[in-house]
Amino acid sequence: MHCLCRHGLTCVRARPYSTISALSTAQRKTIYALSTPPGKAGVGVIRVSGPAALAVWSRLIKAKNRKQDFPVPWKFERCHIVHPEDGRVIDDALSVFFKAPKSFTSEDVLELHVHSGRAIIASVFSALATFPSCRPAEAGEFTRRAFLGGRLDLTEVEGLRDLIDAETEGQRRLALRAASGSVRNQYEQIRSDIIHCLALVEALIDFSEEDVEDGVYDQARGQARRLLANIEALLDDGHRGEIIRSGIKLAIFGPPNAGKSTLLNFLAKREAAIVTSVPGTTRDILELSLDIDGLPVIVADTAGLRKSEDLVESIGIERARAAVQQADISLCVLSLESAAAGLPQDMQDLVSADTYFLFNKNDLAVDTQQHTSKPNSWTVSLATGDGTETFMTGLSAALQKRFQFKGDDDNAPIITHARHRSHLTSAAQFLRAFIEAEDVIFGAEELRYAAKEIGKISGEIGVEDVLDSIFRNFCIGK
Ligand SMILES: Nc1nc2c(ncn2[C@@H]2O[C@H](COP(=O)(O)OP(=O)(O)OP(=O)(O)O)[C@@H](O)[C@H]2O)c(=O)[nH]1
Ligand SMILES: [K+]
Ligand SMILES: [Mg+2]
Repeated sequence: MHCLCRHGLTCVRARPYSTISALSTAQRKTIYALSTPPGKAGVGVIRVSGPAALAVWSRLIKAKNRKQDFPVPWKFERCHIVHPEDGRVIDDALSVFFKAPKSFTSEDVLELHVHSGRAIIASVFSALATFPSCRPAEAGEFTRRAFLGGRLDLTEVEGLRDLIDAETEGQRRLALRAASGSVRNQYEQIRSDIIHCLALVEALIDFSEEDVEDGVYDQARGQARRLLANIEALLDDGHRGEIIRSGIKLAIFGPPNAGKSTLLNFLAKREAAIVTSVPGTTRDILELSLDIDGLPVIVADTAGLRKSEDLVESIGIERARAAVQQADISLCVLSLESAAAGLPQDMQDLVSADTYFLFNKNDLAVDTQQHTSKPNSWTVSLATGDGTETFMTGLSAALQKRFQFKGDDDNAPIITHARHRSHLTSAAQFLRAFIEAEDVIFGAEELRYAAKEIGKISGEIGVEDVLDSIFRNFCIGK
C-alpha cells in the first residue's frame, strides 16, 4: 500500500477492508454450509471455510494408500468421510482442499462432494458440529469473506449474485462481465486516472511554484476533462444495464377489445389472461416474464383505455396509464377496423419514442395498406396468426437495437445497479468542480472526493450498510 498524497488517499489496489486478517486465526470461526440445493441428487457440495478446515480434513477425510497426512491442495481425492465420534463411514465421497489464499474465500477451504441425500448431509453436519471452532454459515457469508479477504470487490460480488439470479442469456452475459472482474477493472482505471490527476495537483501544493514545470495545473485539468467525458459517456447509456438486469418492462395498452389480452396470451403461449368480446374485460394489470431472444421482458396486459363511469374499471384504467408511463417500452394495440380514425385523444400523451404499434384484426379489415408503412409498427391477425412471425422477429430486433445487446461485449453497459450510477454521477460532479476550481487546494479536495466516490462502487471506501443489503440477498452456502 503506498500513499500518493499527505491526506491518506491510498493506491487503487490497497484494501482497507482487512477485517479477516485483523481477527486472529484463533478468534475466527470456521464456517460450513451446503452449497448446492438441498434434496436428493447425484452430488451435493458442502463447503468448509476457515482456519479449522485443515483439522476437519485430518479428522473426517480418510483415504486408502495415502502417503502423506496433509491434503494435496486443489486436487480431488476419492475418500471416505468418517464421523469423528465413532469412526463410522458417512459416505464414499470426493474431497478437495483449497489452500489459503488461493480459494474462493481466501481462507483455507475444504469442499466435500458427497451423494446428495438428507441423511448423508445431516450426518456430515453433525460431524462438523463436533468441532468447537466450526459453525454453520450465514446467508452470503462465503462471499462476504471473499470480499473481506480482497478476493472480490463489490462489483464482482454483485455480478456473482446477478449471475446466480440470471434467467436469460442477456442477463447472464451482463452478470458474467461483472463477476469476472472486467467491470471492476474499468472502475479501477477511472480511479487510478483520478489519482494520477490528483498527484499532479499535489505536486503543485507540496512544492513551491518554481520547482514545478509550467502548465502542470492545465495538464491536470485537461486530463480531468477527458476523464469527465468518459464518465459522461458511461452514464449516457439509456439505463440499459439496470433495465436488462431487472427485466425490460413492456406495457401493452390500447382501447378496449383491441386484442391486448389476446396478445399477452400469444406471447405467453398459454391462456394467461381472460379474453372475451366484452369491452372492459381486463381490469387489473397482469404481468408475466418472457425471454425474448435472450432479453428478459416483463410484459403487462392492462385495462382498455376509455371513459368509464364504472368505479372498478376507472381504477383499472388509472393503473393502466401509470403502467405505460413507468414502462421501458410500450406496445399500443389497435384494431384495424377502428385504426383509420387515428389514435384516440386520451392515448396520445402515452406515446413516446419507445412506443410501438400493433394493428390487429387484419382478418376483418379491408384496407390495411395505410398502416403497414408506419415505422415501429406491425400488422397482424392474432386470430389467424397472419403476420405474427414478422411481428415477433421485428419486436425482437427492436429490443436488441434499443438495448444494443447483439454483438461484442465491449458495447455492453457497465452500470447495472442504481448504486453505481449514483456514485459515478457524484464523481462526475466533483470532477466538474475541480475543472472549475480557481484554487489548487480546493481543486485537490474535489479530486479526492471524486476518487472516493469511485472507491465506494468497488467497496474500498466504508459502506457497511450497503454491504449488509448486498450480502443479505445471497442464499446460504454462497
Ligand atoms: N377477428 C378477430 N378477432 C380478434 C382478434 N384478436 C382478438 N380478437 C377478439 O377480440 C375480442 C377482444 O379481445 P381481447 O383480447 O379480450 O381484447 P382486449 O384488448 O384485451 O380487451 P379489454 O380487456 O376489454 O380491453 C375477443 O373476442 C377476441 O377473440 C383478431 O385478430 N381478429
Ligand atoms: K375484451
Ligand atoms: Mg384484455
